[in-house]
Amino acid sequence: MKKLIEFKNVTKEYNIGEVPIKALNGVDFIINEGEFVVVLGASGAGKSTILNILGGMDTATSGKVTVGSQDLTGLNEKKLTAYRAEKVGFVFQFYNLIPNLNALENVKFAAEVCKNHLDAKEILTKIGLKNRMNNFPSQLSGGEQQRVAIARAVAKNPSLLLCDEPTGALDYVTGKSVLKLLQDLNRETKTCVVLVTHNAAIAPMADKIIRVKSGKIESVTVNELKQSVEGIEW
Ligand SMILES: Nc1ncnc2c1ncn2[C@@H]1O[C@H](COP(=O)(O)OP(=O)(O)OP(=O)(O)O)[C@@H](O)[C@H]1O
Repeated sequence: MKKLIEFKNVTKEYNIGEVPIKALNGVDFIINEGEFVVVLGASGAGKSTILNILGGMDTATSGKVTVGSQDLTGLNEKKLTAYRAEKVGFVFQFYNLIPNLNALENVKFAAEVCKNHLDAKEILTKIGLKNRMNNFPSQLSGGEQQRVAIARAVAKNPSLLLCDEPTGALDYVTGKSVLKLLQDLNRETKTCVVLVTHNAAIAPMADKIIRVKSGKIESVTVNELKQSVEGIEW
């Protein structure tokens, strides 16, 4: 399998107050093209920091981060912004939709700045929101809003889909359907998905599980017996 992402001895320090906080302390891992990766760890372990660096929203203090042929640690602010806009789709716990745009406009607004974007209507239809395209976020349930947020991320046709606790605000059944959607999209489009969560029970749905503890990698496990989300209970 071809390598897509590499973290090499990555550190991240925050200098707030007297004592610097080492959010990441010598992190190494590799993610291959098309993989569905779950990043697990307790609160404060460094999961979001990894995701933010990978998405070009933050930069490493030292070490090297490569995505495809791009060395993110060498990019200036302008190039990092272009990387973030073109290559990365983001899904957060809170959907961050624009309240005065309907579902279709939310997806179009984000996607149409990207060169190789997909058709917003097609994606929303595929995601099961054909009849809700003209609804505003306030008229949609949490699960539907998260689907719009996923459509918005996917419509950019990104190389990488980054999800930070995407089911954190959803009930069990809705959360599970959102995970199924992400798993199906990964299977069908082969887009690499990196999903951060503290719910260790969903590890069996991943190709690879990266466990983070106190800013370090505790383990990287390749899951040979990947399961469909429907078959996992927690
Ligand atoms: N902007 C910041 N300034 C200072 N410290 C920060 C900042 N962002 C994160 N940290 C610290 O870095 C460490 C790692 O934080 P991070 O958000 O990556 O953890 P996490 O594993 O995602 O936690 P959670 O599951 O609670 O979201 C924590 O100690 C956190 O307090």
